Amino acid sequence: MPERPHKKSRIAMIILASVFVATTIVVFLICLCMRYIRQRSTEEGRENNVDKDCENSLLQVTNLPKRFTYQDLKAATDNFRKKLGGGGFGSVFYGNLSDGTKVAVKRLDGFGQGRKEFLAEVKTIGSIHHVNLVRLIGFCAENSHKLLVYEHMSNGSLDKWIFNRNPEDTLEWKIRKKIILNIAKGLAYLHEDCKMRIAHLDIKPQNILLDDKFDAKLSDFGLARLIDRNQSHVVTQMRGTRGYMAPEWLSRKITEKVDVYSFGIVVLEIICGRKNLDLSQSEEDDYLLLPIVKQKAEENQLIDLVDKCTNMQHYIDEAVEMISVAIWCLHNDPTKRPSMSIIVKVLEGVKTMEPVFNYGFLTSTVVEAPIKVVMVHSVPQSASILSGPR
Ligand SMILES: Nc1ncnc2c1ncn2[C@@H]1O[C@H](COP(=O)(O)OP(=O)(O)OP(=O)(O)O)[C@@H](O)[C@H]1O
Repeated sequence: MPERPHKKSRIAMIILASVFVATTIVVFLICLCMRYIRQRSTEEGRENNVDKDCENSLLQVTNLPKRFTYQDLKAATDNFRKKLGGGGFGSVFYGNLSDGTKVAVKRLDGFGQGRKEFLAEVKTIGSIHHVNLVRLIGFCAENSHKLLVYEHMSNGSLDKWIFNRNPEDTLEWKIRKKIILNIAKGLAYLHEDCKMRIAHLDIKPQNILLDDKFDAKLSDFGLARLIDRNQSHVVTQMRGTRGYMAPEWLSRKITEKVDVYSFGIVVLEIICGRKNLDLSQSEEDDYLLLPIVKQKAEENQLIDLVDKCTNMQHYIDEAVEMISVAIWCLHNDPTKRPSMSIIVKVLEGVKTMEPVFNYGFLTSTVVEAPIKVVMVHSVPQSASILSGPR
């Protein structure tokens, strides 16, 4: 009998302890929820600020391309049904505008970082036009939705035609020559015919698009940088793609001549039918094209580099001459590289090439691209970039 009160107090103790534990758990869960909600609202606030900055920035630009609503582009792409490809900042979808124009719609997936590229793209190619630059038809900037609308290029990007191709898809010599001339003309326009010099900074086969007639146009201006005509160079954070970057990127002091270097690499890749930096090969197994080019140039055997497919072997002399043009563009010293307008004249046969006898300048160093590309005030607020010839 005396055990009874003792038992009661034990039960009370257990109840008290359970209530205490349950309360602690509830308080802990409430704290977690509050922290999550606070974090979400800070992130949303930051996102909204970035969106507002983006909107303000766009308002200051005159000459903007057409502005679409998100609904317009959802309808044009049939709810983003047919994906054409994807890059570092988003996915690209096929679409049809209400007037029947075929378009490629790039939808940015990233936040913050991608918005800077979005702005750079709208401000750079939104206000300039050239047959060898992919046309930015319009854009959409609606809250967090950021989309770019380009003319559709039915033959996709050049890399698919020069690397990993089927034998029946090899490009014939005339087309390769035309593509090289188109790229040169697009770059000459950017560098020399706009009010400000525009350096693209990411020339590579993935950023060269081909239309139904295999005319080439430069695309992807998200990393482009404007350089004043009286500036000798600009100091900028490293950006670009491994295998295409000029050696002066190491000093961060660059000019539009970094595009001339990348152009030289692309020409070599088009003629040789392989990547400069081929990571599928082992280091001993010639994973870099440049040292082979240097060796063949010194042995006077550039002929060995030409793509072995039959249609190229019929035009071997012209192909070897084109390799020499590429080598000229790859000079370690940017001031010794030709301008793109000179290259255009050489390719059109209006001017002869300066002979290059000593190939010691050819470097085989691969400049490492940054893991995350950073943009620093690449495009001024006003649309001074302006269109049209000087
Ligand atoms: N205007 C277009 N017409 C047809 N296809 C396109 C067009 N723009 C892009 N594409 C396709 O979408 C792919 C991805 O393009 P995107 O510019 O997003 O990425 P990328 O250049 O390959 O990569 P990154 O932007 O990271 O350098 C291209 O390789 C191409 O196949």
